[in-house]
Amino acid sequence: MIRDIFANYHQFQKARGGLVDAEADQWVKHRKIINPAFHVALAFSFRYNMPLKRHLDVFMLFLAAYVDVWPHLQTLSSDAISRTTFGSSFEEGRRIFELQREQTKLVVKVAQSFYIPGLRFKIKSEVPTTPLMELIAVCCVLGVAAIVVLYVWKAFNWLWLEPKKAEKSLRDQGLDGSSYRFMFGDLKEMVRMTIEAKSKPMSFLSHDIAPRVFPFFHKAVTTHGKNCFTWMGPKPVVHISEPAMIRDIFANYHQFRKARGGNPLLKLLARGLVDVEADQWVKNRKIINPAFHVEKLKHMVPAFYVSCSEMIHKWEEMLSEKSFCEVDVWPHLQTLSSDVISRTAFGSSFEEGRKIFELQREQTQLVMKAAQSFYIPGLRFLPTKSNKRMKETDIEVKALIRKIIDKRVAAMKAEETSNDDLLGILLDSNYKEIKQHENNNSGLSIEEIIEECKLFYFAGQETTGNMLVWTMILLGQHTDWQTRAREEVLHVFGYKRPDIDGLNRLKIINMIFNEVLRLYPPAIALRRMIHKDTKLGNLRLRAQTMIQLNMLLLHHDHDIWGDDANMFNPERFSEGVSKVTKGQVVYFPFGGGPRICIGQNFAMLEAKMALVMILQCFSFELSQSYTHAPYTVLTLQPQFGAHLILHKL
Ligand code: HEM
Repeated sequence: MIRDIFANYHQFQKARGGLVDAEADQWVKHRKIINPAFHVALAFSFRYNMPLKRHLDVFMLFLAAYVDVWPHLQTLSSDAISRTTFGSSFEEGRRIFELQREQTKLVVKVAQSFYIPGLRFKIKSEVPTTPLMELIAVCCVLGVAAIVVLYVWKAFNWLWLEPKKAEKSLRDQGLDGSSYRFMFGDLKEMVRMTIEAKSKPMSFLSHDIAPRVFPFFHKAVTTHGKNCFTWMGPKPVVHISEPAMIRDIFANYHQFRKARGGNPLLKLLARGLVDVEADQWVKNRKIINPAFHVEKLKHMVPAFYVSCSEMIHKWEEMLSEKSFCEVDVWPHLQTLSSDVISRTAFGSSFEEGRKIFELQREQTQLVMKAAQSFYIPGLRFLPTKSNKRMKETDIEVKALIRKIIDKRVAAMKAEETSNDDLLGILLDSNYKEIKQHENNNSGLSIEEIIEECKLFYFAGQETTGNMLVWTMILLGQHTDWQTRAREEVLHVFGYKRPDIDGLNRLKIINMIFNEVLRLYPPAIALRRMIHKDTKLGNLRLRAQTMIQLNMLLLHHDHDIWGDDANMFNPERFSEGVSKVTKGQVVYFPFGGGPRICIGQNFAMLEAKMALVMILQCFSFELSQSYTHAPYTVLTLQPQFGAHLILHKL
């Protein structure tokens, strides 16, 4: 057997970890090349006789003196190898073998201790030799192992134990919901259902849009009840539809804070007031409030008018030779709302403002594209083309806003400007706040003002554009309401330029907007997060629970709105919102409580001005090419645009 083992060296390979390492063909090659060096005939030509003789002499001497011959025999053999391997370079060879001997000692010492993979990368030419250093090394290894175990435990706790505890607690309190699935919760199902719903338009123009726009949550609420829970990764999301609870959530904004998380890239779009909490929010809101005061909005009406006139003029040009034409009004309405913000935010610096908002629009597209793909932490720091562009755009936008602010501050100091635009009012209010407290920290910094300006665009542009586009789509479908609206407009203004008093008197138009915001609210859900265990109604909620208020589902709920909940019927608002909702918090397109939308009056005034001017000049109906496909990209939008047939009146 031993013979066989030696003979079949291909099968019985050297156990790894040994000194001689090559195997199979590699071994055949090495052996063939090295063999001649060890040929018997050659051995005689080597000059090993000389060192051997010298060493034998010394050896005899030692023997005579009974000395320890072991080191001398070691030197003898390495000396012999040195001379026979390197010949005339024998001295350098000797140095190499000295180093090799030291290396052998070090390696053998390390190899004798317990083998821990990876530890060898720590080996330096001086390996710790004192017991203290060895103890430290062992402690380090144990420390690292303990940290790894701790993190594994924490991850297990976060991804499994905590969610399971939360699930049990919610079920014990009578709530039904989806069973927690490791790490992803309901995310995969949510993404799958959203992609599937988005892949086909609605078969006919129904306003029962929740199954398409909000498929996962619509199904969850239908299956588990209106108050139920789902999972956003390992976090429980409790869906609340009880009006009393919703009121509490809005009122206690210190406890029920805005839900952070998601893709941090979104912060490139909106920070400022929507993003801050607690005392910081109180301070910001106090300073920004005057910019949206009804009295101040009066001065913005002319800017609304100019922006609307430009859009109307474009449509008139399209119609110049024809009695009607098809227009996708969606991009026009988006331009209108961003133009309005440019003018009202930056007044005389409107052209620079326009440039900023063009950049912001590009930024929104880039961010939304990135945010729609699966979020991998840290990916945003990679120097990809789009990451670089987002960073450049952010820097460029901030620099442009800063320039406008600097110019404005200088003009304000020289008393050369009136402060009727959002920026002017904001700077003025900030200045008063600082002066009142005689403390710079009581006001907003320039960076904070820059963020607020960016927010005006982000919060005000898309939302108002959405409200207008759904209004035109619905009035294009329900032309009877369009006729009623036009009658009111002509009754109040004739064909004259609309003014603020007239706009405030419009009743039918108000009812129409309320109904549009009920069926197609730009923000379809609001989220909150609790940071410590909290009581809500009869529920005890654990810290880190998310709360979701499904505005879209509540706005379409048959129990609240009756059998015609999915019908367009502005008449239901004829006696005001509180009459139809019986004073309950079930209708909240602008949010509620102290954190209600600061731009609500601004948006309504702008939308009224636009609709009045459109109705004065055109009639319109839905085109055959319109495809009904509401979907959300942050806000609720028409996926394939809004194709209408416009007729000049
Ligand atoms: C139809 C148009 C609009 C709709 C439907 C709308 C909707 C909303 C909603 C639902 C919230 C509350 C979010 C939450 O509680 O989580 C909100 C907050 C806010 N909106 Fe609007 N918005 C509109 C127009 C505007 C405009 C024109 C501006 C400014 C120019 C604006 C600025 C803000 C700001 C700054 C907040 C944060 C308020 C705070 O946290 O104190 N919005 N909006």
